[in-house]
Amino acid sequence: MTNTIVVTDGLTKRYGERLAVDDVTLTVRRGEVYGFLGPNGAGKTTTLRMLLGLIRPTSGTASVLGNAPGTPASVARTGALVEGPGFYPYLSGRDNLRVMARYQEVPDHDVDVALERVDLADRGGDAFKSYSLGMKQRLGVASALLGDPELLVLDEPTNGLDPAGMVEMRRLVAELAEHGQTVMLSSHLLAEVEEICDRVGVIADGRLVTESTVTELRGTAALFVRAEPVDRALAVAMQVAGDDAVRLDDDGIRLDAGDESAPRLARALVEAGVDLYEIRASERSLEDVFFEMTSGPATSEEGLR
Ligand SMILES: Nc1ncnc2c1ncn2[C@@H]1O[C@H](COP(=O)(O)OP(=O)(O)OP(=O)(O)O)[C@@H](O)[C@H]1O
Repeated sequence: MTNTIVVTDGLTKRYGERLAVDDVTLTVRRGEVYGFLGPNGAGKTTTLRMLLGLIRPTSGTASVLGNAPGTPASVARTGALVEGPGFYPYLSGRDNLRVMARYQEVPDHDVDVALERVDLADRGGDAFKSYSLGMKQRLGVASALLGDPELLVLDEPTNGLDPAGMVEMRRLVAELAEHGQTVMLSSHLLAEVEEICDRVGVIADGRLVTESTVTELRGTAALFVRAEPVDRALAVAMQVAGDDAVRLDDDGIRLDAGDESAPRLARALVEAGVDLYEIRASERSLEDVFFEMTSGPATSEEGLR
């Protein structure tokens, strides 16, 4: 059994002049929750649609569960929530799923299992139009679960949800992974990806900027210094760590340097007549990392734009 569920090689999609996806090579491994992270318009949905066989790449290749996207062998083992499935508003959640189950030649029993898994068993008899956005989104995941696929592809599953709906969806994704399903989800929310994903592919302007674990993404440790006068402290820090490794933050100075540099830096600051109030190891925030990588503003609350 292969451990690689999705592999792309130089996947590219061009719409006229616009390169929506540019030479993306990524790997999703069995059993992981893979976060496909990037600002709006970065090319996430286009990539996912190519993986599902909904659109053809301009060039490059993709393999999903060992098969070409869109072939019966890959479609039957993949569940997807991309651009919200069309549900009938006056049918119940359960009946909507039954319609889909028949179309997919999946037994009705799977409908109840899927409703149970997304915690909608109690409300399965209610009309779809009476559902909250969170419930609608969970029904979408239930529809993706029909046939118990090995891979779930979820495009921005928490988009538009209120905080409680987001929490439920994140919990659901974690449960899917515990159940053994591989999940590939897209998101523009740093905090979300950090919380639920094992590995992350970061995409900006159609290009995969990096692919790694969240921990690796954070990269090397940093030092935080609070000292006065700050301009003299900054100059000393640059002498110790190099100009490019030092940044002035709102509340102090940040250096890309491990804590082994702390004693040397402290000595240099004191010898330069600087008053040192604080020196400590500080993790680089994901926001910093993404800012550097995508050169766009990012916050964990509002996500990348
Ligand atoms: N059918 C299309 N025709 C022309 N351009 C398109 C088409 N689909 C997407 N694009 C363009 O390709 C780029 C990538 O879009 P895509 O939807 O993949 O981004 P995304 O990362 O999913 O962003 P969002 O979260 O906003 O959907 C955008 O510039 C978009 O305008």
